[in-house]
Amino acid sequence: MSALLEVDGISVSFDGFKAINGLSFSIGPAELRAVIGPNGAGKTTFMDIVTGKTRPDEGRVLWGESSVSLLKLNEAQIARAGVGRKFQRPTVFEDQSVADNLTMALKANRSPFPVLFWKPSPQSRARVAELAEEVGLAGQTARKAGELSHGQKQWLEIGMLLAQEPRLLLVDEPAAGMTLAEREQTTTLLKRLAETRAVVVVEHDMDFVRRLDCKVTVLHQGAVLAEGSLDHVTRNPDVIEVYLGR
Ligand SMILES: Nc1ncnc2c1ncn2[C@@H]1O[C@H](COP(=O)(O)OP(=O)(O)OP(=O)(O)O)[C@@H](O)[C@H]1O
Repeated sequence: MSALLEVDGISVSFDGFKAINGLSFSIGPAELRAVIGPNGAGKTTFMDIVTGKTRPDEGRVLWGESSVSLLKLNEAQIARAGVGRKFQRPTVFEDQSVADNLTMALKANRSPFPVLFWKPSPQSRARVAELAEEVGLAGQTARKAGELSHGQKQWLEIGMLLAQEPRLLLVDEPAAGMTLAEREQTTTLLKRLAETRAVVVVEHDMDFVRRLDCKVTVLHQGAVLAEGSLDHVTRNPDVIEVYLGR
């Protein structure tokens, strides 16, 4: 299986400090991956590099079947190429309904010119219903987003990202602030999404990572320290040292 995203030997320094140090990482087109690591390990900077927010000083970031260099694209082009990013705090439009939020996300998927003349069509309404169903909000479409629980807002935002039909979804700490039931539903959702696309989840919560039941990449000091199942990496003496050794 060839990789969808291949990060090869990237490094980036901030004021002489190497936040990412020769990092290599790859993910397949339909794969769920958890990225863990202590504070300052470089997890956010890694996502910033993949999405074009931060440029590495060296290394390559290759995308898709024809290995396009993402380093040649700007943030908007990378998003259009199929990379979606879910930040930790949901940024939905609180005064708009769930359906309107999803409709706006569908609209944003179009080029600027048609958007001027865009009216919700039966097809787009059907797609909105489909997206709401996909993220477990089928019964909530008429509610204002501001009335949703924290977990539901996170799912709505995932639905809005899905409107862009990403091939890779980067998800930052989805479990934070969720109830146990919401976490369980989020695990199910992320696993299902990863059946047809790549999903990278950055997460501190080990119980949540265990439930994801996927390959784990441990970052430390801007590089990969260990990779494999959660049981495999948590038995690794270097990982134990990093998490517990100080
Ligand atoms: N723009 C910046 N300028 C200076 N230093 C930065 C910048 N961005 C990140 N860093 C530093 O780079 C290192 C890696 O940070 P990063 O936020 O990627 O880590 P992280 O693994 O996401 O941490 P956390 O789990 O706390 O979110 C940290 O030491 C951080 O202080």
